[in-house]
Amino acid sequence: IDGAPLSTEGQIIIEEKQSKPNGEVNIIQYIRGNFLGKGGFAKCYEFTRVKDKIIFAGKLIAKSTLTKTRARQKLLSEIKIHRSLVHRHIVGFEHFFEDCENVYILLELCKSQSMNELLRRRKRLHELEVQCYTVQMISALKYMHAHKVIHRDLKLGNLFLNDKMEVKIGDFGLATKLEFDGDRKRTICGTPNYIAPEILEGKTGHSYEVDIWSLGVIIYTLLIGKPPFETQDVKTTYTKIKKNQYSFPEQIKVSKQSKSLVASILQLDPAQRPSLDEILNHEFFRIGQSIPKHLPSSTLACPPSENYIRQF
Ligand SMILES: CC[C@@H]1C(=O)N(C)c2cnc(-c3ccc[nH]3)nc2N1C1CCCC1
Repeated sequence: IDGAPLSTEGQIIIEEKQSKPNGEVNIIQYIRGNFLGKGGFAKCYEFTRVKDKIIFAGKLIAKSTLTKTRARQKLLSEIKIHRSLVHRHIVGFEHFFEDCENVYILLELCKSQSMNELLRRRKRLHELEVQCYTVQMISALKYMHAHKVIHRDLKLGNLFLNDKMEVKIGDFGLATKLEFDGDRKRTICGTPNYIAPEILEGKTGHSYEVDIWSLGVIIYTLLIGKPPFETQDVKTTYTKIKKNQYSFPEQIKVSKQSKSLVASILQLDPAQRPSLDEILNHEFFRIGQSIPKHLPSSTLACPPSENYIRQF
């Protein structure tokens, strides 16, 4: 029966029907594999393209959830923005298509999942690892901002890691593209984590600086193990953000360079925050950069801290 999921040996086959200009129909088959989890409105699975066995991370969004125009516009905006970005530290956007029931988005598979899972396992990361991941994130943010795109929802769960432990920024569901230089956005939907104070104030609009703020929150979270303004309820968290109330716990040893970097970024006034280039020039990125006697020949982009000789 047309439209019913095909299955051979119990595998679910998803078919994409591409109609070509000459009227022919091109059929591309995918095998729907392991369930990866839920992401917003999407159910996520491994998708293996039958013809070349390449495996993607697929988001499957039921069209029935897209009746409200807002959800529809959000999805179209996510696709339009994400597919326009190609960068080593941005999740690869492979393809999207639809059938009678669903919309499918095929993305780069990131086998080591996200920074959420990494931090859950490791509790907190060593400064040298945070240095390494931050340089990768800044490289992606410079590219995004140069293309007038603001992500607006940078959080650990949107920082994916491939098998070489390279960071890939994903989930452009709350991203926006500025129309012209100086353009400012006023509305934001959804409940983005690590939200910048100017978005909460909602007075003067917001721009690229909201991503810089989120980067500061991410750096603090990776070093300490939990976000700086986290409380048990959202309203208290928002109050702490607006009052810039955060501190470094005594029991966790963090260098003065780390504290100074976070403090320079987490400024209430967006104009006071450093640019991405100014962040890269901070002394934090010079810790432990003396040439070690030897480093393991691991293929990881950011080798775990125990691989480094203690830099005393
Ligand atoms: C497809 C949605 C989202 C995502 O955007 N990417 C890029 C991704 C890549 N690999 C993975 C992945 C590979 C192996 C496990 N997860 N997961 C991704 N996710 C997860 C799926 C469930 C919640 C967010």
